Amino acid sequence: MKPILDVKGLTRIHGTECPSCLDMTGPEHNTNVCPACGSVVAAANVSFSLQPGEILGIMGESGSGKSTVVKTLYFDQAPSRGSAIFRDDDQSHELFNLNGAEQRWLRNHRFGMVYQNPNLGLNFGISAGGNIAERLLMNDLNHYGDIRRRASELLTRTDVMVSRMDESPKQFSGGMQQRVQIAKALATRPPLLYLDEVTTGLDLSVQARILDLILEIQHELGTAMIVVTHDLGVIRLLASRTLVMKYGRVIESGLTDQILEDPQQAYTQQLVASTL
Ligand SMILES: Nc1ncnc2c1ncn2[C@@H]1O[C@H](COP(=O)(O)OP(=O)(O)OP(=O)(O)O)[C@@H](O)[C@H]1O
Repeated sequence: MKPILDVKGLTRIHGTECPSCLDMTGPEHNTNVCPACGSVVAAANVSFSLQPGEILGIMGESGSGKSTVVKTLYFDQAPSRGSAIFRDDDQSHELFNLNGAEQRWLRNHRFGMVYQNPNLGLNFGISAGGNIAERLLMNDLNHYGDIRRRASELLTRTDVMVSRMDESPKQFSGGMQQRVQIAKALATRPPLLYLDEVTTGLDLSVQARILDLILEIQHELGTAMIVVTHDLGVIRLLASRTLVMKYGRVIESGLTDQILEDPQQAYTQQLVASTL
């Protein structure tokens, strides 16, 4: 089976960029800030592939570049360079060569994103059902009754009480807001979902329910996912393969079980040891 996503050499540098940026940053220099020009190397030469239906984890401490990877793939940020091929049915899209309209189409129809901060993924000015309806309307579902039925189905699927669908998600708990974000992201049945620290800051029991929901969705819908987290427990539960990032670089990658049982890099060994 061909990967649904092939990322090669993804690099994102904030600042003017100079010839030293890549040589003088990274784990061996203990910084992602270029000492010559002050640019921030958020991600450098990140490469990986993702199979249809697979969950790939991206792990690393704060500032290591995890979010940068998914933000560029979801078109929240432009990369400085690199390529990303998204295979959808029989079509291949080179994500970083698309024009704005093509990017918006993929974002609205074929990708889903769940952010750590529900403010970024939800419109608090409208109801929970309205948030889902927005996405359904983009997918040419425009009959009021059909939209309401589908929104109810999605909220039921994600364990949000349908009786609250006309309330603003602002009034919901953090866990409920995340579940509405997931319902919204799933509205278009996207083959690829990005999850950026979706359980960070939630109570452990709430986290566990959301992680279970994510696994159920993967099993039922066969959705491929990239899960960004600093939490090894999340990686252990969800991801079959994992990338470990530090100072914008991928320092270790492979099967999650192998990485957790026999980490090769000192940094990963420390991360694993700290959670034992
Ligand atoms: N707009 C920006 N301008 C300058 N630097 C930025 C900008 N956005 C991100 N960065 C820097 O890029 C680096 C990578 O950020 P990124 O958000 O990808 O890290 P992360 O691993 O996801 O961390 P966190 O979990 O804290 O979000 C960080 O050093 C961050 O400060």
